[in-house]
Amino acid sequence: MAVTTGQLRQWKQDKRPIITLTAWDYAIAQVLDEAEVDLILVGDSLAMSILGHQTTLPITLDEMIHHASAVYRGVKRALVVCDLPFLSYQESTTQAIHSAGRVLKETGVSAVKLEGGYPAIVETIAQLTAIGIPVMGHIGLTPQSVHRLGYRQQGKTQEDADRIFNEAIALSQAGVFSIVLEHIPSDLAAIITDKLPIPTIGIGAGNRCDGQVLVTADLLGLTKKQPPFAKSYVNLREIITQAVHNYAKEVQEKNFPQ
Ligand SMILES: Nc1nc(=O)c2c([nH]1)NC[C@@H]1CN(c3ccc(C(=O)N[C@@H](CCC(=O)O)C(=O)O)cc3)CN21
Ligand SMILES: CC(C)C(=O)C(=O)O
Ligand SMILES: [Mg+2]
Repeated sequence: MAVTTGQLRQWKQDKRPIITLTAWDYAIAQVLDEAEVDLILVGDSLAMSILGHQTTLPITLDEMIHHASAVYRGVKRALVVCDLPFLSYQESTTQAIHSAGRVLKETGVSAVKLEGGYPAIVETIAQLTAIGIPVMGHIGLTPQSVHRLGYRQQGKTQEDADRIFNEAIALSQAGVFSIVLEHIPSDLAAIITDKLPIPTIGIGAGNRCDGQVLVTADLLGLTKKQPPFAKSYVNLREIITQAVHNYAKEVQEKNFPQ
């Protein structure tokens, strides 16, 4: 059965953790979906982990659409969400509707994620949800603001924590179906999670969120540099290197093909 936003909300009530991972192409998406990942995010972090950029800022809406289309073709069960990239939605509500509309029309995915909880973005998100586009929020560390925030943990001072809490409430009222909480103190994430009727998905936000998300390239050990909160469950760099060496050896020794 396909996962819906309503299902995610039910899982929050049932205290059944929501398993989320990122994906960037058909093959990875198919594997994750068959492993019963609930929510698959076409994250703009692919700009860094897959395309080799220094930040997430350079990736374009056309590139995100290209990746999201491939991911969608690999998925049968999971809910698929696509990040709107830097400057494809911040200019105006009209721009956001146009970009989100293109993602839904051209890829098949069912929802978009926008970074930020400041008043203008809350207004834009309210407009998107009003016209029937499911939106996921993303607050705390928002990597598209790297030049202002760096990659430091957010919400450390009481003032900052209060602001993030209020952003979470505002986004929920604007109709988001879920919110990513990135790199904030565990206690703050727990307070937000308890207050909101919608599920929180944490990354570097402690274990009291309604679900967790990890960049799949980090989980697989494909990235050379990882955030302090990421975890690798396998070292694919090592495994791939070994396989390539085995292949090279057999070719050199004329043992492949037989
Ligand atoms: N592979 C990958 N995994 C991610 O989780 C991820 C990306 N890429 N790209 C987009 C953002 C960037 N993220 C990051 C990257 C680095 C830190 C990090 O190193 N933080 C340190 C130092 C911060 C500093 O002072 O610059 C920390 O201690 O918080 C955190 C989050 C999370 N996201
Ligand atoms: C880490 C998740 C939340 C993300 O936004 C991304 O991968 O781009
Ligand atoms: Mg992102």
